[in-house]
Amino acid sequence: MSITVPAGNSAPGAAAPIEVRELTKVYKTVPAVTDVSFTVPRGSVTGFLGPNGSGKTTTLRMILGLAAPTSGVATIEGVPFASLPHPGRTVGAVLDAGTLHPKRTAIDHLRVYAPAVGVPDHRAEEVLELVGLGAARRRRVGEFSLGMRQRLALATALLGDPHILVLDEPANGLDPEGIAWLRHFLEGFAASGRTVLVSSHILREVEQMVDHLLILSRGSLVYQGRIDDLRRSQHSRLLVASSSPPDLATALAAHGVVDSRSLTDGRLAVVGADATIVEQVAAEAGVTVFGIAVEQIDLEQLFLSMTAAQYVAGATPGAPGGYGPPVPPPYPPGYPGTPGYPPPGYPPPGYPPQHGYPPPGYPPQQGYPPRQGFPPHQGYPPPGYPQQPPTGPGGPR
Ligand SMILES: Nc1ncnc2c1ncn2[C@@H]1O[C@H](COP(=O)(O)OP(=O)(O)OP(=O)(O)O)[C@@H](O)[C@H]1O
Repeated sequence: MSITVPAGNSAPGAAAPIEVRELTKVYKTVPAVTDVSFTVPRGSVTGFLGPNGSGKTTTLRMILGLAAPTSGVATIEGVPFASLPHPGRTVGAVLDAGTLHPKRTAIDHLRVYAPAVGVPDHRAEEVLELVGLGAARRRRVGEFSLGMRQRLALATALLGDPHILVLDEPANGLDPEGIAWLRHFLEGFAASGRTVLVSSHILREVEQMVDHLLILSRGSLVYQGRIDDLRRSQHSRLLVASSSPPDLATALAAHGVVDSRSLTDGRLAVVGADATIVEQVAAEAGVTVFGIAVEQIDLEQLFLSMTAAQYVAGATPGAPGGYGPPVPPPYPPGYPGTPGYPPPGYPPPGYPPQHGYPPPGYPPQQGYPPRQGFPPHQGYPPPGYPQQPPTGPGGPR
């Protein structure tokens, strides 16, 4: 089902609705957006995805002429926002639904904006109906739920009957019914040949409403394309129980299968090889395979994997083992000096060498664990540490 949105201003020319070329924004020393280029296809609902702080809002602000790029260019219909002859009739934007005046009624709010956009007062009534707020037209905005505020902000963006909508986190705080309503609305909007760019930090929130995706991680674009193509690229991974996950990982790497790492349950997660290859490589390496399970990953996992670099040293909350940068495991209980340490599969292959782990000479214990570079959030130091004796030069004192 889609909501019928009256056809608005017709889109001119062949220029892309939104185009961004080598866009970079640095706030003093903070790089917010780095060399980002993309095109939003006409008639699409394009999702602009990325974790908090990945640079979505900064990019949208540059597109809308609210922030100056450090370098690069953003255009709407082929020209920078500031050069649009009728900006309000070309692009409607919602950047922050929280800035509505609480004492104003919904209709008054829209009537304040109507002259600025250059539309008559009765347009305010029309857009309220369009977003399903007709019955609440005389209510004060301060009494509105978050969902109602989001709708009113959308109504404001629609005043000029634009053919491009730019929405920053419009699904934020919406209940499932509100999200479904927004999806139907945007489907109807795009079905009339118009274009939507909608940001979110939660893929599931917008997965059903977008046909194209732009994915940002740490200010850089990591995916641009159709969501269907991303779905098709989904692959499975193998969870391999074996007598020696590290040896198997090393042997697999020697065969070009580089994406493998140990899970906390001792199994090795392998991407990019089928079970026959794994068994063959294991046999050649003298590793006994106890069992192989196939695990399908979904779009959400893929998204987490692509954006894992957003988080420090790959410590991605909720990211599945085997995808994205290796997630450092906590130190094993009882370390150091525990018989049988390190346990099988520890440390995992690919454990970030940038942390200085394992240190030169490991094993044995000389110089291990390193004195610095192990943030406490990785479960280090373990309980009772550092009351234990030093472990050697470079170890904790
Ligand atoms: N005005 C500013 N001054 C300094 N740094 C800023 C400013 N605006 C954003 N940043 C920084 O730029 C980076 C990107 O922020 P931005 O708000 O664009 O990300 P986002 O993906 O929209 O995140 P969120 O979903 O949390 O809004 C962050 O590190 C942020 O702290």
